[in-house]
Amino acid sequence: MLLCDIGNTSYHFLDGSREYKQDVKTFDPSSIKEKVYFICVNNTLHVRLKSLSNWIDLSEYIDKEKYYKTMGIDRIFAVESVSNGIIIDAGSAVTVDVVKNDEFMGGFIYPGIKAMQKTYENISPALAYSFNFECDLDIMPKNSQDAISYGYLKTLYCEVMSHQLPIILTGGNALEFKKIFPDAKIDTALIFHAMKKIIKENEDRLC
Ligand SMILES: Nc1ncnc2c1ncn2[C@@H]1O[C@H](COP(=O)(O)OP(=O)(O)O)[C@@H](O)[C@H]1O
Ligand SMILES: CC(C)(COP(=O)(O)O)[C@@H](O)C(=O)NCCC(=O)O
Ligand SMILES: [K+]
Repeated sequence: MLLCDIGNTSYHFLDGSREYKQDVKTFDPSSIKEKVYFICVNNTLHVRLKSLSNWIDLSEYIDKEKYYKTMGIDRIFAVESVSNGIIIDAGSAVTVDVVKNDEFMGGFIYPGIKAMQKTYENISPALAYSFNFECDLDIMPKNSQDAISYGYLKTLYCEVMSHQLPIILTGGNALEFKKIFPDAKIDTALIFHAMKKIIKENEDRLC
């Protein structure tokens, strides 16, 4: 079975147990001939996929009553995959969602690594650094790279830790964030758990 989670950077495929990614800018979805179950946050792509009959949109099968109208479908499926914890999906944006005893408590959206590094660089070339994920967030920075790294990471770190919940990390930048959340569990296939659940619950209508 072929599943796909389409974000603003990647087509994230799960083919059986094999995970792989394609760039949204270059990949041609019509090159896939087999049935593929997907969710998509990218509206332009979403319109295009409607014309491909083998691309089946799972967002139509989720009970959206528990979520707000404009909530990203990737966040909804991540929340549906977790009973208790705080989910950090580190992709084009970093989304953070809190689930307690199967109830969605709310969440927030933070700039992704690439977007935020570009923001600093656009302010001044003096801020053109990649973030240092090894920087000690308990010490006030005394160099430019750590000054922007701390500026970006400390707020997110404090907010996430304040919930005192198990941390589940997913998304293309999960490994970087694992450095500041060492106790977090990484599950790059998190969203696919809910996709499989939805397919099973609707197999009479889907297969
Ligand atoms: N194979 C990969 N393809 C694309 N981005 C990757 C890959 N591996 C890691 N990354 C990092 O992950 C980020 C994209 O995360 P991802 O979760 O794929 O994005 P989204 O869900 O927003 O489409 C990129 O900005 C890049 O830094
Ligand atoms: C915040 C997102 C862009 C994250 O998507 P991604 O990083 O996977 O590209 C996506 O969840 C989205 O389009 N959300 C809509 C706004 C909201 O969730 O409130
Ligand atoms: K994502």
